[in-house]
Amino acid sequence: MNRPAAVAVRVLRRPLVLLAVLWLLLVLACALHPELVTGRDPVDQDLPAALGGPSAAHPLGTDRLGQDLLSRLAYGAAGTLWGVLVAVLTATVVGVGLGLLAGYLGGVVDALVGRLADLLFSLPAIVILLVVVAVFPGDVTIAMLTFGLLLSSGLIRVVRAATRSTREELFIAAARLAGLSTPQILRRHVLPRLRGLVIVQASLVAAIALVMQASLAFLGFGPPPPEPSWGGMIDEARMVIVRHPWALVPPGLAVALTVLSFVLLGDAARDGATAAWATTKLARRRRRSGRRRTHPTVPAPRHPTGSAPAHPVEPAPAGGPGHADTLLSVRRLSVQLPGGPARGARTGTTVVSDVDLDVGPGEIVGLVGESGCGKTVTALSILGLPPGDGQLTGSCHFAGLDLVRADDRQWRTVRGRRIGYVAQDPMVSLDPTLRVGVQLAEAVRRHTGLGRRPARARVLTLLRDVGLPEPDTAARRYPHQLSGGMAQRVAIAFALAGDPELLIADEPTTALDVTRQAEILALLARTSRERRLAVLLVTHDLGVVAALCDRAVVMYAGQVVESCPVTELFARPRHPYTRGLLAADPHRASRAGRLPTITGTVPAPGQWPTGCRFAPRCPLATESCRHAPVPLDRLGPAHAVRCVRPDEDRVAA
Ligand SMILES: Nc1ncnc2c1ncn2[C@@H]1O[C@H](COP(=O)(O)OP(=O)(O)OP(=O)(O)O)[C@@H](O)[C@H]1O
Repeated sequence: MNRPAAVAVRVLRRPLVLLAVLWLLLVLACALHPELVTGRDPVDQDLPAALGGPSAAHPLGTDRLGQDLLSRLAYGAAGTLWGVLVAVLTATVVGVGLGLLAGYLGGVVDALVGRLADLLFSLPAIVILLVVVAVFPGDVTIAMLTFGLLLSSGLIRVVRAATRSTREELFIAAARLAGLSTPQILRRHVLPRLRGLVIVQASLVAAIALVMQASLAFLGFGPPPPEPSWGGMIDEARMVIVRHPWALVPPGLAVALTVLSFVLLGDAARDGATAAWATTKLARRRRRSGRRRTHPTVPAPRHPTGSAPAHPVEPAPAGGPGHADTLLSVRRLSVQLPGGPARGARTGTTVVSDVDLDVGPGEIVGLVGESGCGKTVTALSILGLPPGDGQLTGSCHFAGLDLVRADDRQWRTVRGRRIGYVAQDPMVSLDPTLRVGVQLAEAVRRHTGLGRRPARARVLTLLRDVGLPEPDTAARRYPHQLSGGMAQRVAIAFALAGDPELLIADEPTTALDVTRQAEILALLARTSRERRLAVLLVTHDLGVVAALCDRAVVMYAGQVVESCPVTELFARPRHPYTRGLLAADPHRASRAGRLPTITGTVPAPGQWPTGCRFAPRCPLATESCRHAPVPLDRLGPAHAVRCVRPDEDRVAA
């Protein structure tokens, strides 16, 4: 059985939902073919039988004109359902459309849509509707269109809020990084996430619209008699409520059961829609255990003494600040995020300042530092997507194009196509609602222009290339059905879909267990070697740097403090912070004794000292270090350090 069918069967196993579905099917059958339910004409009058109870001739009794209540109910269903459909469609199209745009685009669009929603919400619906039915008497379509519009304000708000939070999800960032346009992201990635929410809201709109429609008919604004309508029947029953209370039961029950069925079905459909991709308990457990940070057991450092090359491939290019053979050249890159360190402050906060770094073709460069030093912000800023709509200054030349000044059209040719991105947690960077193969094929087709069939073949090749032995099976899975290691391989395949020249990988092994870490690192090294792929690898792990990288760029408090070939980093680190990091590296520590640590913590952005930012934690700091900012000085063609005393060898312990 295929997945939607299996979900439908599971949902229909609930007795109440099954009853609701049967009832709604009956109402629908009445609306489409009332003659199948009753042989009587709804306007035929049988005066001798007026105000009669249920009988063989009239199973649900008659009204004061002797009209058969069953046939009036059956023939009234069409108008009732039509009104509900108009209201639901109007509210859903307007609510979802505007809510999506406001939530995704933000800014002026959000403000305008927000005001419109407030306006619609503040209008007294019943008064507006009475005016509309007075101007267009008996026109259910216009009345329900108006009502749907008024009800859309609620949908606008919930869809906007859900879109805003979905927009912050990493898989949306990944989709933008992969070069998808806004309509594609909304259609493929955001809308499916809102399915459950929209279904529930639409079912509520249906229930409210039905009640409102009946109320209008009850007030005499429904279809003119003798045309049958459920609300009109309730009005008729009201007139004879004392003499013949039974007349109220059939239409009242029909309205109540239909409202209840809409709500029950809405809930069930929501569960069904989300069940297709919702995280299973197993996947949740896997993810939780995967997130637990493990100590690195990456291949042991290849050259802690500086004797062997770091990258197990061809020799690295000359490397170093400003070398000619660069693919990516970042100069004085600063990132300012909106808001200040103090709550409500109007000024921005600089979280990364004056970063210089280079990556050559085929080179693997490690961006290292403690948590909060600015590694991720730097990586995302290179991709033009700093967190929180940050502002960039400086330059970032990639194969001749300054990415800081690139426009949307230029970004579409770069993101995903020439620069791939692998996020920290692959589970959250893959869209949970789509099968892996579908997501990959979409990326392949977009970047390469291949047709459906060749794109599918390429997907299987990519999955095989990243070490998945059964690519067919992997392609059919949803992200939550993958193990952590498989998901990271898929994420790497995703990043390679456009055959990029540069891969930016942000702690790609953090969420994995130790065995998988080593496998993924080996995969990155092999991929870089085979494709001559440049890699900027964000990591806090010097073991990974030693095993994989050609050069290292050490960051501290938003700045680069040292940049050099990995051999030099391990043989003769020049910045006290680098020395502190190396001394605190568990791979290099001797078994006996305590592991040295760097005392203190990284200062938060906005609290950086005026002079050397590391001075408060540095054992070598003197008064002169604290007076003025320290520049990044060249010590050699490939070595730069931000320290006034680079030749002293004590560690920051
Ligand atoms: N969206 C944001 N809004 C405000 N501040 C942010 C935001 N994202 C990052 N920062 C701040 O920017 C600084 C650098 O963060 P970043 O994530 O780049 O550090 P990191 O070195 O990558 O650390 P980690 O290894 O923990 O990811 C931190 O002080 C962080 O609090």
